[in-house]
Amino acid sequence: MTIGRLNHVGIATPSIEASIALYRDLLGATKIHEPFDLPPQGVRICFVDTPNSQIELIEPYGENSPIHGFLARNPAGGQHHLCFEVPDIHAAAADMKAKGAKVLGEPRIGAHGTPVIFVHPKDMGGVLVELMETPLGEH
Ligand SMILES: CC[C@@H](C(=O)O)C(=O)SCCNC(=O)CCNC(=O)[C@H](O)C(C)(C)COP(=O)(O)OP(=O)(O)OC[C@H]1O[C@@H](n2cnc3c(N)ncnc32)[C@H](O)[C@@H]1OP(=O)(O)O
Ligand SMILES: [Co+2]
Repeated sequence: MTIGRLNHVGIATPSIEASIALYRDLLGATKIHEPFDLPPQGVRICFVDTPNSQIELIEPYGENSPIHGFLARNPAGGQHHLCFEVPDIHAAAADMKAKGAKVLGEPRIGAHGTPVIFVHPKDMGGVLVELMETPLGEH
């Protein structure tokens, strides 16, 4: 597997609305997408475009959201994960496992409608890494 484009930086927040105001009013973000819920993944999402990538604001959705723990440790929110593009998610998952990294669960449909996996932060120097299947040439 070869690391691909940085698709987005995931930012956990207790309030997507409050975070939108920061990126819009403090940083001058001009393209802020409509927030939407992703119940199977336990998150509410809002993408903020930057010229070469996106910020993915994520708020917990439901009792079992995987980000409750993070927000309990970081009540104001913070940098949560990095997402890189890969051409084939199954090949990427197999490669990660072959190299001894812990892949969290099976590939599942992410916020861009393509399958994603997560590699445990313990195997990536303290950084939660998401890999997202992106057909070559598509962004
Ligand atoms: C589906 C939408 C998708 C997209 O398409 O873009 C998304 O991005 S949704 C994003 C939210 N979903 C996920 O993050 C799914 C994968 N994450 C998980 O399964 C869990 O968050 C976790 C990584 C297993 C952590 O679980 P948690 O309960 O918060 O903590 P633990 O106690 O298990 O933590 C163990 C260890 O890891 C450290 N940790 C936890 N989260 C992070 C993080 N985001 N970045 C860095 N380190 C993290 C935590 O501090 C613990 O460290 P120690 O205390 O040193 O053991
Ligand atoms: Co993400």
